[in-house]
Amino acid sequence: MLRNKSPKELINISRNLVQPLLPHFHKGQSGKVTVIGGNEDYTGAPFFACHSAALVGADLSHVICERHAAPVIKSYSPDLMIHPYLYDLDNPAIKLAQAEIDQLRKTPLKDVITDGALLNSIIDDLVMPKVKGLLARTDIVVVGPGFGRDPLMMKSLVRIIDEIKQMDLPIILDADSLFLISIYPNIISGYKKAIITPNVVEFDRIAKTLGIDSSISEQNVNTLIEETQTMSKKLGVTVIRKGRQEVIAYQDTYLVNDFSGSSRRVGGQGDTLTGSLATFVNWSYNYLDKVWDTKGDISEGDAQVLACYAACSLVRSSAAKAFAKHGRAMQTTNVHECLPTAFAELFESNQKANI
Ligand SMILES: NC(=O)C1=CN([C@@H]2O[C@H](COP(=O)(O)OP(=O)(O)OC[C@H]3O[C@@H](n4cnc5c(N)ncnc54)[C@H](OP(=O)(O)O)[C@@H]3O)[C@@H](O)[C@H]2O)[C@@H](O)CC1
Ligand SMILES: Nc1ncnc2c1ncn2[C@@H]1O[C@H](COP(=O)(O)OP(=O)(O)OP(=O)(O)O)[C@@H](O)[C@H]1O
Repeated sequence: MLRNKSPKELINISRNLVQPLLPHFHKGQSGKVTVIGGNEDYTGAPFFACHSAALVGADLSHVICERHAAPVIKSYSPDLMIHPYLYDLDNPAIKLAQAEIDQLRKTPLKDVITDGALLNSIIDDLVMPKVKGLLARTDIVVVGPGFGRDPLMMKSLVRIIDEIKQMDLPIILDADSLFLISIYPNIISGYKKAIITPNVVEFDRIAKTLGIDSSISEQNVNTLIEETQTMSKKLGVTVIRKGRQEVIAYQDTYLVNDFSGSSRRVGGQGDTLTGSLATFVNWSYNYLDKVWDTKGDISEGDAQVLACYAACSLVRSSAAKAFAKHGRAMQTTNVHECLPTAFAELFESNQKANI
């Protein structure tokens, strides 16, 4: 159904996925999103992901982060709910001897995450009870923005992703969780409700692990599509390959997004994308569940890819607007300022999208 459609037609079809604001809906029905990420070094990334999910339309937006990052992220906005449930190896509460910590830091990360019996007991005691409680009240999860690579954090991430799969929740993986996939692809392989959003470097890293021929240099679009489809088939997940031309693929279904976007490559725009995706993809599940009087006949196979296309278009449109206004000074916060206007133009104006 999606093949050979113009960008304008795709946006017009994707309008059917936008959950309407109906008087009988209660708080939470438009989306409960949880972003898992944020450490001492990176607090902006989880904020951008969580904030964009809220700006696009999620009712409740949470972040689960490492304990030191929480007060910082909380200080950015009172609209978001920030939970300091994660621990890194520097945290005194974990009560490991210095020699054990030193040994863990020297051990290859792959061994830590596939064995890590010592860390499992810490994670069972301190991390999982609280994380499970929040996941039970969540529709969709984003993992990875600003997560870092600390061994205890990474082992916690593996346990959390396993839990998300057991709960059958949709999951979007970005940034450090893509590094995890590059060393341990089994963590996600075959999970249909997963979407990965690699940038050029992250794609190349995962491709190497999976034995896919790829290059980070500029390529023609057919090669980009072919490689992205191969990755989707090998992992059994949806792949959004970011870059000048964004390729979205699930098995044989694919779309290419070449909305112009911004000429500024400022950090954080990928985080904005993951949050926007969370809200749109959750709405696509609600569409299939007929949570409202839905229009159109978007199939299960097409809904997720179309939701991804809608979110990618929205972020690029917002970036274009922010760049037009701020030029070289453009920051990711400016992209967020433009999300509401871009959303209204693409998905809500009475005129059909003018692209
Ligand atoms: N405000 C915050 O808190 C933010 C925090 N963030 C968080 O930071 C953490 C680490 O993320 P990251 O961005 O440093 O890692 P990654 O994307 O692998 O880049 C590393 C290097 O790869 C290269 N490179 C990248 N893209 C390329 C391309 N298209 N084409 C070619 N090369 C490319 C480039 O290397 P260079 O070419 O400069 O040597 C780049 O410097 C992670 O947790 C993330 O969530 C971010 O979300 C930003 C906002
Ligand atoms: N050359 C380009 N032209 C237009 N848009 C681009 C280009 N490269 C990336 N983008 C867009 O910028 C956004 C972020 O992509 P990017 O490759 O910077 O991700 P990232 O490195 O994961 O971001 P982050 O800094 O959040 O970690 C996406 O919407 C992507 O489509």
